[in-house]
Amino acid sequence: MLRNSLIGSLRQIKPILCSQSLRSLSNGANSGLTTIEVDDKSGIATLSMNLPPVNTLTLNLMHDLIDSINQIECNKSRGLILTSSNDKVFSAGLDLKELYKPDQERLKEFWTIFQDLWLALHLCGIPTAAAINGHAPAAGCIMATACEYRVMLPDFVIGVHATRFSFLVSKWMMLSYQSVLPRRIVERALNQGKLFSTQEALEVGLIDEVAGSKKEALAQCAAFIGTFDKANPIARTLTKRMCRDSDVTELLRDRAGDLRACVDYINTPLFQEGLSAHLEGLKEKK
Ligand SMILES: CCCCCCC/C=C/C(=O)SCCNC(=O)CCNC(=O)[C@H](O)C(C)(C)COP(=O)(O)OP(=O)(O)OC[C@H]1O[C@@H](n2cnc3c(N)ncnc32)[C@H](O)[C@@H]1OP(=O)(O)O
Repeated sequence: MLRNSLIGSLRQIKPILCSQSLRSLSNGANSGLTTIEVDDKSGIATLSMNLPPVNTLTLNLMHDLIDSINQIECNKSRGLILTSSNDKVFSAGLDLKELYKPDQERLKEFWTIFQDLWLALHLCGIPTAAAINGHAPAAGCIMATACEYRVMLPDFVIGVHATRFSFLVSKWMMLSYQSVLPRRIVERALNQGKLFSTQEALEVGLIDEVAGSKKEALAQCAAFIGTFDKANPIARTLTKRMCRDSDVTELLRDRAGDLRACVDYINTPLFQEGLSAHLEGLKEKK
């Protein structure tokens, strides 16, 4: 029963790509904002975000990420490592320009694809790890927490600072944070809008390891993926999805409601004013 419902849920978000032969993983259908490299020896795929300057999650980047995750999964790679081609920023989170004075139809599309991306990462059947080689604020952090393991380079920040610009997070996003950190830490950090330094993130358990370089981070992620070698892949996938079922169900049971609530909130003067000040702050820091 539970297994059927998990598989059913997955079908809703994975309608594509699995019929293709994909050992050489080209990004033909997408905008080329991601690259996939598969290590021939280990069979592990490294998925890099490549949208200068700071990998903001635009519609196109989110589309490409979902497409790439599907390709990697369908190609039966042994694992997926999410990282960035930028050596200072993993991802700056959602594209704030899409949220400021938005076109309503485009905003709906934007929020829906953000939900899709979270589901694709959260339900990815193969082992996933994030090599966080730069800053990872807000949705950058949420992508990392949707992975099963996180290795981060020193002197960067990670966290959800949404309250600083009046963002009210949905429950499914909070659950994502809470699947990695204790509830009391999540509550405090979310309310403070806290961005953790690499060292603080390690101390609270938001990340699993620190690495000295991107190369080391990728190797540490690969070593983590290797720890599943003795597990039967199908049993592992179903077990992972069972563990994540309640978080995912929170979103799947009322995606349309979440969309409505977020769109309504984004349109409020409270949010628009907070965002305007935040965007000004980004400009002024130059
Ligand atoms: C459990 C709850 C989960 C809640 C999730 C909530 C839903 C998610 C919401 C979001 O993700 S909203 C996005 C929030 N992100 C930010 O506020 C990050 C803002 N950016 C920065 O702090 C910095 O850019 C950086 C990431 C630390 C990098 O700093 P750096 O000095 O390297 O670059 P900058 O000069 O600041 O930026 C370059 C360029 O890019 C523009 N930009 C940066 N971030 C964004 C963004 N998120 N959206 C749109 N544009 C962004 C920045 O303004 C610069 O533009 P120009 O001035 O060069 O035109």
